[in-house]
Amino acid sequence: MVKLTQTEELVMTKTADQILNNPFLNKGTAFTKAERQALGLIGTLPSQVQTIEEQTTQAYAQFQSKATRLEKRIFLMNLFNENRTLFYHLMDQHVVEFMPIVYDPVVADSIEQYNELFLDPQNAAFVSVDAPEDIEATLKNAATGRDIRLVVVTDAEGILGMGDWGVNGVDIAVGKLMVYTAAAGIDPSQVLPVSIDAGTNNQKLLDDPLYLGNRHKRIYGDRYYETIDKFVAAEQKLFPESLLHWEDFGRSNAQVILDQYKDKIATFNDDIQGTGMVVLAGILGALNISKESIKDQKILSFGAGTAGMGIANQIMDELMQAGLTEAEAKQHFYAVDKQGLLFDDTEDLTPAQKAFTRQRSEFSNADELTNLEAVVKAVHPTVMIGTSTQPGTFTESIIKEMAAHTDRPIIFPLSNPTKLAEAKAEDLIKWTDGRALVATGIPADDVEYKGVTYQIGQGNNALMYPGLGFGLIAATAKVLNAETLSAACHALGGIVDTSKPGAAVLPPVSKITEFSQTLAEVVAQSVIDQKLNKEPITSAKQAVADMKWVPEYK
Ligand SMILES: NC(=O)c1ccc[n+]([C@@H]2O[C@H](COP(=O)([O-])OP(=O)(O)OC[C@H]3O[C@@H](n4cnc5c(N)ncnc54)[C@H](O)[C@@H]3O)[C@@H](O)[C@H]2O)c1
Ligand SMILES: O=C(O)C[C@H](O)C(=O)O
Ligand SMILES: [Mn+2]
Repeated sequence: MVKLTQTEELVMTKTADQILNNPFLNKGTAFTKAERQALGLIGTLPSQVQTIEEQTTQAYAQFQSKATRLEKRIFLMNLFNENRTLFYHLMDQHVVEFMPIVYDPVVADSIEQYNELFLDPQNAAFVSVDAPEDIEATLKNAATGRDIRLVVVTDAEGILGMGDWGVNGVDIAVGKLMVYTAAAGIDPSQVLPVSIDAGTNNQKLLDDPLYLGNRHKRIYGDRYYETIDKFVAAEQKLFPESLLHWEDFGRSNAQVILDQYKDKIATFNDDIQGTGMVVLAGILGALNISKESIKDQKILSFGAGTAGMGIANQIMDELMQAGLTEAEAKQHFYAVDKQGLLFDDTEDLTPAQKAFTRQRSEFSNADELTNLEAVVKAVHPTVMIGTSTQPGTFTESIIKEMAAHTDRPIIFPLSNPTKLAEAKAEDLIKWTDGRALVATGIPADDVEYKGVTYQIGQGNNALMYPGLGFGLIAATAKVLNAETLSAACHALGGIVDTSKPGAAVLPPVSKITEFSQTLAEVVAQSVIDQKLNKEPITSAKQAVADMKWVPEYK
């Protein structure tokens, strides 16, 4: 007798509706006659058998017929809910066009309208701070027996730069996972998006009769951390082979949670570490163009929160690897937040900010350094990174002042979504007469200026986390450490042809599947070199190739 695989056995025991309504199993009109016979699907579908290519062409035509980006997204999410293989087959062919729809920036609109648009929980797990006793059952039920290798969890206190969105934020976990599969090839049946519903301080949601989450203020402190701890314990117990990715937690919790678990399990925080990686990779790309050294840069972080301090720490590591002492490296940073330039005596510093403060005695006008313009005048930064959530704050006069003191200013306005960006790429190129080396958080069109086409890199952690995560999972990593992060930051070097005028500082999203694979291999190799793999692995390249899922019907 032929031995059936676990999936085949699972499928054989299901009824027609259980197969057709299961996005991991459904092939729709592509079920062959033989499959229809074997699975009890005879007569449940129109008689024509379609190929996946025919289905893809038809689905793309429907996608194109939608008038707005939000309608396009709703169509794609319905397809995703019905047939995941077909969805990813289609996305594979249109990754540049689909990324902004399924991910940032249109994911932001879907989060804001989650309650009005709700149709399907999209196989997410909804953990509630009010029912800690249900956490294990919640994860188990949502996983439906699948072999989960990757969990993206959010409590949605800091969704992009839009603040607190309660249970609505689950869409960012779903969106991040869509990018993982499209970019790196994680099997979509092996992932689990998780919402930790700790309440919300968004009064608009609390007052909305349609709001679907816990209708109370956000819980902080012991009760919150107990929920997180129970969640991590259940997650590790049920999915011991999994990687745990944290997304869009609030400033007061993100680093605390990361520090609690980073040396114990395979985990990372995307806003801290993923963003740190993409910014360092972008700076290295920019320095490749300007032929300058990182040791000669003065780095100004505008918005010294979760992402801003994650970035500073990643660059700090790089400077120390380049031979600087910690004290010397620290001299390269200027952290600016609501209070202005952060000094060691500034009130309300976060623990992460304390490592990057300056002394008032360094400046003759320290008391005046309470806004970005004054700080730029006093410091003359060569690199300026925006993670402030404050739109339009990189003004023409600030940028011109910066550009007056450096040949190739490196300027990355990274706040998302579109409406929160500190500046537009086009303006930065014009204000600096084409000298700025720019990356933006959301996709930006090429800029034509004085006969040169400037390509704008997308300084979004989506360029990094799929390859990073996939490499860690493929290598069965026990933990993620600084050495692996650093190796990953350098992995993108050489992919962009920096000799071309107007070259981007980061590789284009059109190449995301290629460079995610490179990244995954570099990450897996680093894990193996440090003997941080749980299972024996001989070849990093092979381990990555073996894990890769392709969107074809099995
Ligand atoms: N492009 C990317 O890959 C990427 C990654 C992570 C975060 N981000 C973006 O960065 C922004 C911040 O995200 P976060 O997770 O760090 O949030 P956060 O809340 O932890 O940090 C935001 C910081 O900005 C500060 N801020 C607010 N108003 C300010 C002002 N007027 N002047 C100076 N600073 C001010 C806040 O005090 C806070 O410290 C968001 O818009 C987010 O979308 C982008
Ligand atoms: O989600 C994004 O687009 C990037 C980043 O994680 C963010 O929070 O803005
Ligand atoms: Mn984020």
